[in-house]
Amino acid sequence: MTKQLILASSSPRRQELLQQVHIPFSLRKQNFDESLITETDPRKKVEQLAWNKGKDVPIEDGEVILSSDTVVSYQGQIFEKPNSEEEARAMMEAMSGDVHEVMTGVYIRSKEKAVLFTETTEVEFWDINEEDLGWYVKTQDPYDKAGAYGIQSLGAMFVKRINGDYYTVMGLPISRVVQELKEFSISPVPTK
Ligand SMILES: Cc1cn([C@H]2C[C@H](O)[C@@H](COP(=O)(O)OP(=O)(O)OP(=O)(O)O)O2)c(=O)[nH]c1=O
Repeated sequence: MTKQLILASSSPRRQELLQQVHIPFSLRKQNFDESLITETDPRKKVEQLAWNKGKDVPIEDGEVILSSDTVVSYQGQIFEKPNSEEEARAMMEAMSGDVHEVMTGVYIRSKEKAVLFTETTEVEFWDINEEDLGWYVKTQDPYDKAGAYGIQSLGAMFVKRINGDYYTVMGLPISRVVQELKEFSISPVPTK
């Protein structure tokens, strides 16, 4: 039976990354309330969130559901999406000139089986000066992103180096996802 991938995510980045590797998918809404997860260990938290976002999404025979979550972890603190300019500023000030981790958890399930995994990438920031920080937090870039920056957008200017998969930072470790989806009989579609 042909398998059909269902993405349970409203993140435009996750949609773009599946398109980039030619994996067809359709979207299905998930409405999990992320504030219900109070776990303080970043890896456990990201896995609980990925799992909860996918576990109750309705599934039919032949369907494979993918859900995901991204958090930034810095010195024992977890940075999710900032709710205000002040929060965005505090996160970026904390991470300035230092190394933090970005973790993306992914949950893939069919009617027969499921897999849950996390990829981690280290990101080092340059020292961020007050002038750059002041105008950056007034742009839209920080506000729909864990840790208050987008490595794929304006936030790239703060990144000195990374160690790990770039796409983990962007919200979906796409090469690992392609590997794992093969176990669910889903592969990139060859182009003509
Ligand atoms: C650090 C970083 C995060 N992000 C994004 C990826 C995720 O979309 C977002 C973290 O929020 P998430 O809660 O992981 O995901 P989401 O709310 O965007 O989508 P959904 O729950 O429906 O799947 O931060 C970037 O786009 N670039 C970056 O550099």
